[in-house]
Formats: sequence, structure tokens, C-alpha cells
Amino acid sequence: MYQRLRRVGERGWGIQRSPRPSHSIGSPAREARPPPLACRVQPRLCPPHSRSSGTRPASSVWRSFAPPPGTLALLLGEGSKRLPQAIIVGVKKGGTRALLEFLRVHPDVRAAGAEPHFFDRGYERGFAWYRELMPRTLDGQITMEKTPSYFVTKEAPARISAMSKGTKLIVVVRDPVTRAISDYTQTLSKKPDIPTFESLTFKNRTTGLIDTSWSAIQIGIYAKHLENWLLYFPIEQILFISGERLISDPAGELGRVQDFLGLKRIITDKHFYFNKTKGFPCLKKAEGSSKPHCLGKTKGRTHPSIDKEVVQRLREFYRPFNMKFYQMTGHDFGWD
Ligand SMILES: Nc1ncnc2c1ncn2[C@@H]1O[C@H](COP(=O)(O)OS(=O)(=O)O)[C@@H](OP(=O)(O)O)[C@H]1O
Repeated sequence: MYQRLRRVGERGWGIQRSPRPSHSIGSPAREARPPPLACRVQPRLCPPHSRSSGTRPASSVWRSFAPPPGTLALLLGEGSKRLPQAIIVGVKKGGTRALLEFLRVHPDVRAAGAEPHFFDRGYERGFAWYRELMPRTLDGQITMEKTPSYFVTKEAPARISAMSKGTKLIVVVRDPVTRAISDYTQTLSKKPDIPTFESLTFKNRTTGLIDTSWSAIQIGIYAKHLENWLLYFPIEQILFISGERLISDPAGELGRVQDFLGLKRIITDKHFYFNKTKGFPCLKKAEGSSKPHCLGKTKGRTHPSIDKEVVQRLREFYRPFNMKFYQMTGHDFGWD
């Protein structure tokens, strides 16, 4: 039996007297004070009051201070790097960053910060290289990563299955027309001289023939990409999150993800507020911080306005693929 620091809901930190991290919310506020050892190992992580003989009550100091879950145990050399048990595999511009940022608020989720791109670009480097990119975790914590391009990478399902057949997969999907415009907006922000969205959409504008080889269009044919994943994973092992609902009801979608991952529902609507300036839900407190946190400027860009007829033609193009996708997933995403 040993003692381990863990986050106590939104109240700060407490001591967990358990051989394994549990999914329960934790101990009462009066225990919410880590031992001084944490400050000796890494003073930067401790509130200034606890380092000197300040007069402020310790409980209020710790309530406003929230280092990342398991910090002390990890500083003491506990935990190890593990291959991910769950991966957000797509889709590009679906809302994958928002989902991962929200999910990592959970004390039993730890995630790689940057996109590893292992199963599409780095596979030859081997699993040991990939594991090194992961954060250290304690028993019971889930290691995650997100790389949205996996969803459209032919080799990704076989490779992930070779790592572990039990890997849980999450796909954030969004109306393929809006997704295509979002994708184009991102490219435009990097290369302002590219042709218009309208001209890139068509092979032949007069006949209305869509250019399905353009990646912005191609990625949105979700049913086609999903078929490839179903050759290696049962549909029950893939969770589909609505990118639209992730914005309109983040707590609802996060509830589904926590259930899917076998986690206690700790992230609830209390964690979010709607930031009017940003126009998106944001976190009241980000992971390891007591401050509100919205996603950066590259998330939630203003899209250029696109010719209505072109949008209409794209809607017609995607409709049969969307219907097939609803059928395959058993979920109507309401894009039509
Ligand atoms: N809470 C919150 N804050 C900001 N943005 C949010 C949020 N939830 C979802 N989104 C939508 O996420 C879109 C970007 O998706 P991804 O993170 O998957 O993009 S990427 O593939 O990693 O580049 C991004 O697309 P654009 O609006 O086109 O920029 C957002 O619409």
C-alpha cells in the first residue's frame, strides 16, 4: 500500500491511499494538500506560499493550484511510457484537437501533445520510437494520441491492429462539405495564392463533375474509408463523435467518449463555458492549470464564402456516401 497524489475533482489535490489509481472523484478537501516532498523535488510546481512560511491557509493555496494529474508520482520516477490504448484516428478538421484537449482534463487520460504521424509517415521507425513519444502513465491511466490523417491512410488499420487488436479508435466526423471548406481555409492560410475553392472542386465545372482526387473532397467520403477499417476492427471498437455536437454539446459528446474508454464520467458540463468572442466552447480550467482555456487561433477560422450552387452540388455528391455512412455506423449525423 502506498500513497499517491491525485486530482480531486475540481478542488485541487489529495492523497489517494490505494494500490491502484481509482476512477473515483477522490478524497475530501481537507486532505487536499500534497506532502512537502513534491516541493523539494520540483519547487516550480508548488505555490509560492507553501515554500515560505506564508500566512495564507494551505487549503486555499492548493485549491487554486492544479498541477497535472500524477505529477508527484511521475516526478518520483513512477509510471512508464506505453503504446496508446486509444487513438483519435480522424478526421482532419473534424474537431480532433478540441476532443483531445477536453479529454486530457480527465485524471486517467494522458496524451501525446503533438501528432505523432507514426502509422502514416513514421512506421519504419518502429514501435520503440513511437512509445518514446508517449507521456508516462501510471497503472490504470490511458495513453492516447491523435493523428487525423490515419483515417484516410490505407495501411493504418492493419498497422494499428498489428500493434494491438484491442486498440480503441475514435473518429470525429463533421459535415463533409463544411469539412472540405475548413480544409481549404487552412491551406489558403498557408498559401494565399491557391485557386478558388470553386475551381478546385470540379474536374469540369460545365458538366459538374467533381474532382474526387482533390484531398479536400476525398477525405469526406467517410463510408469508403471506413470500409478499410472494418477489415481489421469490429464496428463496436470504433466510436464516432459528431464534430457538430462537440461544439453544441461538448459535455454530451465527452460523456460518450468517457463511457467508451471505460472511464468514470468526470468531465461534465461544469468544465465548459461558451466563449462569445471565440464563438466556441472553451475549458474553464485547462489540464494542469486553473485558468480558462480556449483553443488557439488556427481552430475556428472564418471560412471564405463559397458559391451556393457549388455547395449544393457538393451536398448532392456526398448524399449517397453519407447515407451509407449512417447505415454503417447506425447513426444519423444529420448533414442532409
Ligand atoms: N471548442 C472548439 N474550439 C475551436 N474549434 C473547435 C472547437 N470544437 C470544434 N472545433 C472545430 O475544430 C476544427 C479543427 O479541427 P481539428 O482540430 O480536427 O483540425 S486538424 O485536423 O487537427 O487540423 C475547427 O475548424 P474550423 O472552424 O474550420 O477552423 C473548429 O470548427
